[in-house]
Amino acid sequence: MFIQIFGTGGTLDKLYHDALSDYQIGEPMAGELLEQGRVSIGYAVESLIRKDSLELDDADRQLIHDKVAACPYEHVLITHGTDTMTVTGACLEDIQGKVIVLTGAMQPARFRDSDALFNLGLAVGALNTLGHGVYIAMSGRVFPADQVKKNRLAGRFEST
Ligand SMILES: NC(=O)C[C@H](N)C(=O)O
Repeated sequence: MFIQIFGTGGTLDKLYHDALSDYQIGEPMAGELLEQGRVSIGYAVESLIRKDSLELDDADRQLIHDKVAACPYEHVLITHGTDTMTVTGACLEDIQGKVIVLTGAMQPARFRDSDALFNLGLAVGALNTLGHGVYIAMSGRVFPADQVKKNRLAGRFEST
């Protein structure tokens, strides 16, 4: 098994600058997290976009779609902002023959109490076990991408 990871930004990759609580989206953290998790799976990380997912537009989603569709690997992990993860998931539903898992984090991976490492582990577990399709791995659960919504108030993902 080999996992192609595409970084698209979101809070998982955010870097905060103290004084103004201003942020930038840094390089994808996924590789560092997988090293921390001591995985024995081969993987490659490619940064496609570095945006908060609220700022992703149709062209960004087309790029994500085309990169996933053209990827030679069966297993694809997308790190993505949580606010519009389901919108991007819906754009990928037509891609056949792949296990595609999207995950992200409510807190930046660079924060000590971040959920990023846990969520990434969940996503890798999902990639190991699921059949072809598009999934969202968040809140300790793996959802078909078209059967989940973010509950912003509660800060978690729930079945629709
Ligand atoms: N936790 C997050 O990732 C929220 C962020 N606004 C995003 O969707 O990119």
